[in-house]
Amino acid sequence: MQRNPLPRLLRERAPAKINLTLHILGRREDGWHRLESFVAFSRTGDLLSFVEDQPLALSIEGPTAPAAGNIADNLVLRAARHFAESFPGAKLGAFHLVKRLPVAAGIGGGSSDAAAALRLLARANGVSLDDERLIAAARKTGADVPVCLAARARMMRGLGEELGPLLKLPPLIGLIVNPGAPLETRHVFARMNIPPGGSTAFGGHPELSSGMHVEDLVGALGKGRNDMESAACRLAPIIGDVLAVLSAAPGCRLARMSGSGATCFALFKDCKSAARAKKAILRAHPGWWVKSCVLN
Ligand SMILES: C[C@@](CO)(OP(=O)(O)O)[C@H](O)COP(=O)(O)OP(=O)(O)OC[C@H]1O[C@@H](n2ccc(N)nc2=O)[C@H](O)[C@@H]1O
Ligand SMILES: Nc1ncnc2c1ncn2[C@@H]1O[C@H](COP(=O)(O)OP(=O)(O)O)[C@@H](O)[C@H]1O
Repeated sequence: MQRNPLPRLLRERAPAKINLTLHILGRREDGWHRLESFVAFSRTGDLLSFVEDQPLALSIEGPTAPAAGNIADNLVLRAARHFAESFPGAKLGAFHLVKRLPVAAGIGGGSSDAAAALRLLARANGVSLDDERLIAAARKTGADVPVCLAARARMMRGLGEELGPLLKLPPLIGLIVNPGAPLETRHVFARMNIPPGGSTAFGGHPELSSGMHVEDLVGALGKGRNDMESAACRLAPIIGDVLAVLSAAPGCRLARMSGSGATCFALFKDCKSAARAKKAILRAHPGWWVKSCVLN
């Protein structure tokens, strides 16, 4: 008699997303904001595992699990439901999430978890990551989910659905710092107060390409901005403190907020100065979440 093989256990990392630039171009009549952002990823992140061929389920553990809200509303399950709509009859399964990233932090933890769920479901069902139905499920789950599917540096435009080619970056050595002030994305957009149909008068995005020398890349990034920074600082003034501490650290070349905040990143000239800054920041601000990273 032929026996069913044991269900497989599959694992995916859900890395933190960093908006190295975030230009808000305007607001559509339906209220959504048009943007242009250069996005990269850090290895720091959550971990999602999956046992295939089980009823759809999710369990969560980890230091930031309580902040992630109701399990039924979790973006992992939302992504899985959109996958099931796109692929009727597909194998589902039981997910387990180890949640480490700060929540409502501008680093797309929930979006990255959702994208990791879609990658796991794609692997279990032999679906390609380029499949339009998978990309549609990502879009329906959230604006940042499509860019988190490949989780590699690239430009994103529109609401996040227009993705540029994957870019090969020189090593960008940095720190990411969250001061523990959660900020909901929609509140920060609302605070920007752009009328529906309105455009912003800010300047264009710097040109970025694969294979740029690190000095040129950091120089180009320095000409960019995060247009959500001032609205986020008004809601959570501690962001100004984080940016001041990072900018003053010896060896810091660029300090900026990621996404709608409150997490900020800094790029350093080398690993040594980043490590020194990490130590000093943790000593002065033991409650802050501080991680070393190499962005790609
Ligand atoms: C701002 C960004 C930049 O990468 O990141 P985060 O700060 O959230 O990490 C993203 O655009 C966020 O993407 P994501 O977090 O997936 O947003 P969603 O859940 O789809 O939308 C949350 C809410 O933000 C507003 N929203 C979002 C994206 C956008 N382009 N325009 C908007 O106005 C909408 O009010 C929406 O209801
Ligand atoms: N897996 C998840 N991880 C984090 N937050 C989640 C998750 N699923 C749903 N959420 C909800 O999504 C919202 C945004 O969380 P998150 O993705 O961490 O924000 P951000 O993109 O600003 O870093 C939170 O209010 C949280 O309750």
